[in-house]
Amino acid sequence: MADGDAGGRPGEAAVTSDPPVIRSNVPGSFPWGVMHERHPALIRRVGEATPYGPDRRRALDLLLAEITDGVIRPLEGPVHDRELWRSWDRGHLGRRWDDAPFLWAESYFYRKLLAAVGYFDPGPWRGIDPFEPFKQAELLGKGVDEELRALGGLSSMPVEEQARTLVHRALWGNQADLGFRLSAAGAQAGGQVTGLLADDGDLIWPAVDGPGPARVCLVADNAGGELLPDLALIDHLLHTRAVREVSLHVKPSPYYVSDAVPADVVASVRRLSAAGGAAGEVGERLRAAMSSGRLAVRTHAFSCAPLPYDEMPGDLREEFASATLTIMKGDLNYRRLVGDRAWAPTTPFAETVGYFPGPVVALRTLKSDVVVGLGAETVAALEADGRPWRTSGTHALIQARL
Ligand SMILES: O=P(O)(O)OC[C@@]1(O)O[C@H](CO)[C@@H](O)[C@@H]1O
Repeated sequence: MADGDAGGRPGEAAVTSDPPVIRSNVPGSFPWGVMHERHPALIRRVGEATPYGPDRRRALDLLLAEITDGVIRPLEGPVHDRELWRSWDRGHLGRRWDDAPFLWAESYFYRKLLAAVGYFDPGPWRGIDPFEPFKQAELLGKGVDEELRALGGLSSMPVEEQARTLVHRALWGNQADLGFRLSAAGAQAGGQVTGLLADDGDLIWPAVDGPGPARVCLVADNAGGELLPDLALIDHLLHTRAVREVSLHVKPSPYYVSDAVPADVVASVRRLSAAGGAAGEVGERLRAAMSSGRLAVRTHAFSCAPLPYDEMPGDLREEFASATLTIMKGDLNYRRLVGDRAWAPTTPFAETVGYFPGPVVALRTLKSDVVVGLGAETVAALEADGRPWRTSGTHALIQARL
């Protein structure tokens, strides 16, 4: 199957009734806007944020030209991940960007952006995160101060309320990733519609507190304002709950603008420790947990793959299969979890994640078209309202399959 258009999940019987994958070839659609507005704006911002020399600037210009009216070109030179990308290609190289699945094209765009800025090449720009200036500005910003201060209020709450608060902070931390803020709608976002569109939040704790020592995987999304509450939640799991071990999955290399990489975990733990007070205690406990191995940071190559999780490799499958619970953060992870398809929003969540090898919960604010697991009345009310509820980041959900 070229790109899973008609189902055909690896390792499973073909599901011919699956809806079509989302592409960016409809002018005016959300994915079209990402490819034609958000990505060119991002190339410009990256060029402004770091003093790259003429070679890198030329490479950025070429990438801009390629995504504007060219076809998808292979990576050039002796790159370390050529074979990986060959294995992830589904026949899209050489085709128009807009005709590839949105998920695939977006992911490959970020890989090509890293190529343009020389992120993997020998030389001065190797390992320089092109998004670091944006991430750092956020980590040092006022919003984060507030987030850290709020941790002080937790100790006076009953444990169940602490848990609920921490889950909600981690959930809403996903609201405004930095890529999302590159679009006009995203830049203005910030409102929250407090009632969740789906709320399986109460299912989380019985799953985690069950008999036997728990191991939780948290598949992180953005750095800064999202990773800090994620870390506070992890601290709660390790310190207040009887969770033996947490695996924190972050991206092996910069991705989707603000996605967390290991350096962002280190920066966030430092930020927590430096804040003093309750946040400082969280930071110190996390540092100790990292030293002892109770908190392990993982970077699997598949975390930057342009494919849904139903195509995950065996070692990652085993990692999730052996976890008591996997917490999937954010919009992109949601798209990859349920499949980036034009699902009817009332499709049961459990139906779309049947392949997932262990208990899983998604914490996600809605910033793309994909959504499943909603009640028919909820959908009718959202549609009647007329505002772009699927992509504005104002709505959120917690969905579990245990
Ligand atoms: O995964 P995240 O950070 O929650 O969201 C990533 C995101 O902004 O990127 C895509 C568009 O670029 C959208 O699917 C989604 O809104």
